[in-house]
Amino acid sequence: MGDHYMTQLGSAMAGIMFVWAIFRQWFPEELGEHIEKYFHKLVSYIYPYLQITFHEYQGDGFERSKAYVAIERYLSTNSSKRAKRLKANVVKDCQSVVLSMDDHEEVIDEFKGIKIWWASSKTVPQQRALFSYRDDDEKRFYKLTCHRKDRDIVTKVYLQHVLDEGENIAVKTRQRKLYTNSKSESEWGRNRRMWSHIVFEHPSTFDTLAMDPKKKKEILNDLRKFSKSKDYYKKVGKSWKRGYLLYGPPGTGKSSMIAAMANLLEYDIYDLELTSVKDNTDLRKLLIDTSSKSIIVIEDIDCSLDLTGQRKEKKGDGKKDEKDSIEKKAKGEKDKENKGSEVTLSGLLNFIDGLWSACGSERLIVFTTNYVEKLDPALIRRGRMDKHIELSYCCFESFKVLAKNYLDVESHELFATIGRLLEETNMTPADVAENLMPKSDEDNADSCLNNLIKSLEDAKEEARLKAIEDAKIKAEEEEEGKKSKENGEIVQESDAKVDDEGKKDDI
Ligand SMILES: Nc1ncnc2c1ncn2[C@@H]1O[C@H](COP(=O)(O)OP(=O)(O)OP(=O)(O)O)[C@@H](O)[C@H]1O
Ligand SMILES: [Mg+2]
Repeated sequence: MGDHYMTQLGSAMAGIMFVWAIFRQWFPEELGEHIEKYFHKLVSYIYPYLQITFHEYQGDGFERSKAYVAIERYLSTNSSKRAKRLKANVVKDCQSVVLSMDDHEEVIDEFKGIKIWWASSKTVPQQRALFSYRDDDEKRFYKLTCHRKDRDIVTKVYLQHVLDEGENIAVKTRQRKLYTNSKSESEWGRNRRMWSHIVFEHPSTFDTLAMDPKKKKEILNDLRKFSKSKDYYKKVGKSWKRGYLLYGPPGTGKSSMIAAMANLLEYDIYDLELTSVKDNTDLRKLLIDTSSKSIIVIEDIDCSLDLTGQRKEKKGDGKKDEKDSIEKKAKGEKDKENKGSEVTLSGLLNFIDGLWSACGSERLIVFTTNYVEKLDPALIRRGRMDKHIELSYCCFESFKVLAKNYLDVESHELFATIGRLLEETNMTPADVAENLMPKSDEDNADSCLNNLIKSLEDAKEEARLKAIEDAKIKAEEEEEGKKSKENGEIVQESDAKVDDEGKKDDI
């Protein structure tokens, strides 16, 4: 049976039903029922199809039906190539165009050898409602038609497949967001949200990230494995999250790497500013308010809070703490707010892997720091920060990535010199990148590479001078140290003498 015939037959049947509905009133009740019964039998004999409709708005809902939206997405990616007439919707906050089937357009989908017809259509109400919530009162719907014999597979498998696919497409095309918790005073209203956000558009990717290719590969594999390991985490009884600690000197690409991670996995980013979190309770609220498929970032964790200091104090003497807390209470509420954050180390540890951290799933927690040795070991033990990644000064391999990205050169006679200089000097990828960037229209690869060589030589000279200076200072300090030590010994000796004398006196 041709597809065309199928639809025509369908509308012919609908026509007959319509005529029947008008004439029915003139038949005696019983006869009417009889005729209807046989008519339905006849219909199912010559029209062996099943139809399912999906309306855009269900009942009184003001929200578009989820199924309708999913079907729309599914059909627009799977059928927009086949449909002849398309409708373009500009999605408001997305600034992108979504193509979908135009009204009364039909497409055929195939699933496991089964043919499924989809039609988009609308009903226009006879009378326009006086007060309409939507500007147009047309009711749109999708109609699915399939063969009766495929009923089970269509209703049980195919529809689920369509909904899942629609969901997947939504995840892929959604706009990712960058959230932050720092806010101005005026926003402390009643309905304030814990996080405010902007659209996340950072161009950094793992391709543009300059680092040792082996290390990069390892991190990429780690991330990909994580994003696919839902069942594994469930099996081993861990909540589905992973901690990364990125450390290294400023300008080595820690922030860039976080952006690259978000771009790779298509996650949202929550940039947590610890200093504007009031206390541990607020920290927990923030955590609960995050969605899955996200990266929670705490940058420069060593600077955010004096975490190590607080802990030592607690271990120290209890009396002092008690006194402190009484003083705090006396100062009153207002002062507390001005004082900034009262988040403690244990609050933060709980944030990372306490019971509450299990809400939501598929999350990365990333800390960055310039001084890894300053952090409390409890904070960065495996299980909390599962993977420690050191980003360090630019090596030759990193340089090659930068040269390719910034200048489009993959090899050059100056590369050898640069490689040697990079081994002798420490220069961050940020500085190398800056030197490689053309500063005027006349700049080309040669001049940029020469610029870099010059900077590297300068840096080397500077480092040499600094080393000499440092050595000098150290020598002086040692000298002084020796002197004071000698003095100390003398003092001690004289003390001893006094002591002896004292004893003599006693005797
Ligand atoms: N490894 C890298 N690959 C590519 N570009 C880099 C790399 N490291 C630094 N850059 C460049 O330098 C700039 C600064 O890097 P980034 O902000 O990632 O450094 P950071 O390690 O986060 O520094 P900080 O510790 O000060 O926060 C970036 O905009 C990027 O262009
Ligand atoms: Mg940074």
